[in-house]
Amino acid sequence: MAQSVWGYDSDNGPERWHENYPMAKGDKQSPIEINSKDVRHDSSLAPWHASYDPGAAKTILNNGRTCRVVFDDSFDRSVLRGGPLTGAYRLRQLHLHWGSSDDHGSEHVIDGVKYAAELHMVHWNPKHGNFAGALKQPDGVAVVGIFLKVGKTPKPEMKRILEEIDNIKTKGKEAPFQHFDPSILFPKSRDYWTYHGSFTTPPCEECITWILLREPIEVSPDQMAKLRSLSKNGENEAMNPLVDNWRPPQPVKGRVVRASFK
Ligand SMILES: NS(=O)(=O)c1ccc(NCc2ccco2)cc1
Ligand SMILES: [Zn+2]
Repeated sequence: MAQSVWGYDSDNGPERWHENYPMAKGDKQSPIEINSKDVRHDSSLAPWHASYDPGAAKTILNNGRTCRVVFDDSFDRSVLRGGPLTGAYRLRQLHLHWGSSDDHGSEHVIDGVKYAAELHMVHWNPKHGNFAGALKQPDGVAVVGIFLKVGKTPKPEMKRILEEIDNIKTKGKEAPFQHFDPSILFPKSRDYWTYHGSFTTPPCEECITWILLREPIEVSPDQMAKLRSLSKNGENEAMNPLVDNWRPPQPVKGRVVRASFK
């Protein structure tokens, strides 16, 4: 059975997404490589603020491409404000991208550095009615990206997500995931880069204001191993490890990346 759906394998990976998702060849695609020499410090950039309700967390699932935590976004319950944004954006889900070893896995690359993983917190602008409407708008979606690096002082809060992994090992598995405030994952520094881009997966719509945090958070080697123990396959299918679910950097095409810091 030919794999009609997109993925990260040689026959359905990033180089072929454009066949079914033409936006993948757009000129505002994500991720990108950020080179500090090309970044513009913008002193007018405001600080960003997240006010999340831990009660909004609902479930955690393995969709065969990532591990995703889903939140109640039926009203302004968990919102992101400030930074480059106008108005409050509702938190809808968070997920991760990671590598098959610690030396790669992030989607954005900073001055040539690839991190072991990258966590995305996806928010949408309720002025566009719903998520489907928001992804058709240039100011529709805001994603906070947090880099994960392997170190000796892992963030205890990552534990919560990784403890659930055993319950969602295979594609399609979902488990309750409640009373979770994702802001505990934020690093100390609020410094960020921001630029306009796209979903890093199909449909690759160019609707995202990216807010990438400069300071990575630390995870332990066995926390990374835990993430890599997820499977792309369903319960009774041949084992196919869920690793390297990252898109390589795309052409910047003249876009300017701004920094909130000097
Ligand atoms: N990696 S990411 O943060 O750019 C990202 C975030 C959200 C989606 N959602 C996928 C989607 C779009 C329309 C329906 O479902 C895809 C990718
Ligand atoms: Zn993502």
